[in-house]
Amino acid sequence: MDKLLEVHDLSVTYQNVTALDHVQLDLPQGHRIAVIGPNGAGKSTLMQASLGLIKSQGQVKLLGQPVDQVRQQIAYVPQRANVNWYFPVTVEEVVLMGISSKRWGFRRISKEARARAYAALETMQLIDLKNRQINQLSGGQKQRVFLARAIAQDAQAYFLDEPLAGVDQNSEKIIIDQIKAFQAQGKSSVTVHHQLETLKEYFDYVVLVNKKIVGAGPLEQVLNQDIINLTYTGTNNLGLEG
Ligand SMILES: Nc1ncnc2c1ncn2[C@@H]1O[C@H](COP(=O)(O)OP(=O)(O)OP(=O)(O)O)[C@@H](O)[C@H]1O
Repeated sequence: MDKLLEVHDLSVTYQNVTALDHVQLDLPQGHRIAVIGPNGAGKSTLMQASLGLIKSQGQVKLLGQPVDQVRQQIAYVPQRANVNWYFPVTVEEVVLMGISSKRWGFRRISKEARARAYAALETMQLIDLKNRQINQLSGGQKQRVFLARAIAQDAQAYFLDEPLAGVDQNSEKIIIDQIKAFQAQGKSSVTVHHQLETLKEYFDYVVLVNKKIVGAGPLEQVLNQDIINLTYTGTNNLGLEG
């Protein structure tokens, strides 16, 4: 099976904090993958290091290649909290910025790219808000703007860092429907997720992280209370450390 991600001996240290400790991970293509683990477990760090966005030790391949070779095929949506929402741009401009290449420049967007941006805004139910400044949006609307920008990129794989954090129910449904649509189109998604109760409904593959990979695989095979306890508390129901 073709691989989405191959991580070998990946470690990340911030000043004196070890966020990831010699991580090994292989992920297949074509799934709706959830990354779960307690606060500070290294989920965002794993995503960013896998995409070559932060300094790390170890080897990473995406879609069978070094990250720099496949950047065009990867879309990344960071945590909403890490975006400067006071930057004065409209919803439409944010989506267009995501797909304007240096060749076109921001003011010369091809017709085809503009059509893709509009289609993505329609899909995210944002077309009526396209001229609104992004700082005037709700949390769920902001998240959908960044997902629209990722959709317009027409990538092969989507990496989403906590897209459901603090969003309203309507936005949550729109975002999950899109994650399912990516899979129906033969694309892959990796989502940092915090709600254990919706895991089975939303995802079909899971990665459990706590500085190392505690478990990874098809959700039905891997997920049980023991492995959840081991990930979140460091012990299973026998009180043994894993
Ligand atoms: N830029 C940074 N500088 C210093 N320490 C950092 C930095 N980014 C993350 N850390 C630390 O690294 C560890 C892992 O952080 P990370 O954000 O990857 O975890 P997470 O699982 O995504 O957490 P959360 O669920 O709270 O978002 C934490 O201890 C965090 O405090």
